[in-house]
Amino acid sequence: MTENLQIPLREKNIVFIGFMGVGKTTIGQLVAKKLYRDFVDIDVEIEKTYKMPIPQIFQEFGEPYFRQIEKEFIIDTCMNTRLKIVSLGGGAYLQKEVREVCLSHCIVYFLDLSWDSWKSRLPLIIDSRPVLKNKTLDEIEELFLKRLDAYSLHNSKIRIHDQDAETVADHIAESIKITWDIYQPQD
Ligand SMILES: Nc1ncnc2c1ncn2[C@@H]1O[C@H](COP(=O)(O)OP(=O)(O)O)[C@@H](O)[C@H]1O
Ligand SMILES: O=C(O)C1=C[C@@H](OP(=O)(O)O)[C@@H](O)[C@H](O)C1
Ligand SMILES: [Mg+2]
Repeated sequence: MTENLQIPLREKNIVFIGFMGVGKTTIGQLVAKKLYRDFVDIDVEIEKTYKMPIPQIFQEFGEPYFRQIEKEFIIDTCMNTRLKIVSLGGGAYLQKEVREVCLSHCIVYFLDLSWDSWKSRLPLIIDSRPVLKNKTLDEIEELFLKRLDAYSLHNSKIRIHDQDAETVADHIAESIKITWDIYQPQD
């Protein structure tokens, strides 16, 4: 899918990608507020449509089904909406069509957290991420490293050290505003 040059930069959705637990949902919400934009969390949209939490969707329909609906929701959002801040689920970007539609229609921000820092997030998410179920720490690290190839296809990367979510969101909002001013100055 080629770059969609018809969408003015300032109107492009901004999409957050990165491993589960890095803060896409939390930081996406904060950035949306700072930029006066609507926030869309793909997982939340799916849960609203299916009236059940993601782990239950995995349980009842299986992961392949979840991946298919996740892809459909993302393609629809990227193709048919503008001006939004969008947080994907951590596995969505592994699908080629998801990468293509995000890179051709949106600005893709990769939230990059080191494995060592990420381990402190594990207790916070272990009960709500079915992909982590029954995996050893080594297996999770393997998944973490394996997904970096897909995440490397982005427009911008934010390396998160140990800053709180608000600080990271401030940094991202400022960098987006600078990008807009450079590439599409307001008259
Ligand atoms: N910068 C941060 N510092 C510390 N905890 C964070 C930070 N960002 C998010 N969290 C916490 O990590 C957990 C996962 O955050 P979430 O936004 O759901 O990540 P994702 O959407 O990438 O899976 C939540 O408990 C959240 O409060
Ligand atoms: O990494 C993954 O495969 C997943 C990440 C989750 O979203 P978050 O990245 O917001 O936790 C959610 O989509 C589902 O549990 C699958
Ligand atoms: Mg999330």
